[in-house]
Amino acid sequence: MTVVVSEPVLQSYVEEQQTGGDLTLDGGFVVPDSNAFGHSFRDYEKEGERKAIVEEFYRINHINQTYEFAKKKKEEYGKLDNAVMSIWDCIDLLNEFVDESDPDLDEPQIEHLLQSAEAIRRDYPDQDWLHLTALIHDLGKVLLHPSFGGEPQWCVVGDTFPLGCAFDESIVHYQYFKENPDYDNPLFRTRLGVYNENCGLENVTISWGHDEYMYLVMKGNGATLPPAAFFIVRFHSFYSLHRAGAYTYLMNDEDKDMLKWLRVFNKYDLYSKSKVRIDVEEVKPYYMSLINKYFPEKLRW
Ligand SMILES: O[C@H]1[C@H](O)[C@@H](O)[C@H](O)[C@@H](O)[C@H]1O
Ligand SMILES: [Fe+2]
Ligand SMILES: [Fe+2]
Repeated sequence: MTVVVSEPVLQSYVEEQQTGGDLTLDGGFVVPDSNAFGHSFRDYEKEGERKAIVEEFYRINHINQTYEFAKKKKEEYGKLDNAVMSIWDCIDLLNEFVDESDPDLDEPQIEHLLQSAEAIRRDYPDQDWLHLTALIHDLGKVLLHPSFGGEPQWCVVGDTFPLGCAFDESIVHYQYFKENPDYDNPLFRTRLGVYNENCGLENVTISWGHDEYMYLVMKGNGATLPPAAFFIVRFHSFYSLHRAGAYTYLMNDEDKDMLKWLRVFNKYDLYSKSKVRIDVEEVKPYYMSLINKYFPEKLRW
């Protein structure tokens, strides 16, 4: 299937926002000081009700995510032969899941999708593709659902990282990689591992989870969103890159361009997490119009 890309959307926005050559990344959103539990966001060391759950999640995740495993899963799920359903059917399926890797949110996923989409919509009213990207960015978590074999949380959620090269110390709970079979593999334990300098993220095997899966769903079903939307969905959990600045030597020029959009998006993905409820029925017609614009009615999953 061909992916139709609408470059002009991105281009015109970039031009508008350019001030002296730099992208204005601040859409006006005020970043809150603390999360719903009164802690700083992404504080993995802070004692609290979520700490043990999250840490255990990353222990299992870091031990089991190997280069071979990620490649195998990508091939398996890339066939998109698990279900045929609409985007909204998938949103409904996510209603029952709470993400064990998340120190900032213990609400069902539908709340997070709507919160992030509504927050970005307020600040970027004319970029409808960004609103839709926020709404769908975590739909890959549907892998947790029994109709997809009920995959365990460790291979669906959490931050992602490259495999086939050395694990970077900026990755959350890095210490647990020591038990990963790839950790001591001489082929994988160097800075570049199996990759070449600036080979492009496209060519890097990232730990398997909801990002890569949803990217495959978008691509395989011919979503007409701009390239930045594909990049955001695919790498939004790659915090060691977009937050800590690690692994930049794997990026090519196109990746560097796209990273600006990922950073815009990340602010809304992370800091919109709260206990504020959005009225689904009120906003659904708007999001349905975007889904109809950029996706086929039924998708293969
Ligand atoms: O715990 C969260 C959650 O799983 C998100 O969906 C993912 O994108 C983040 O990277 C992760 O930190
Ligand atoms: Fe996510
Ligand atoms: Fe998210």
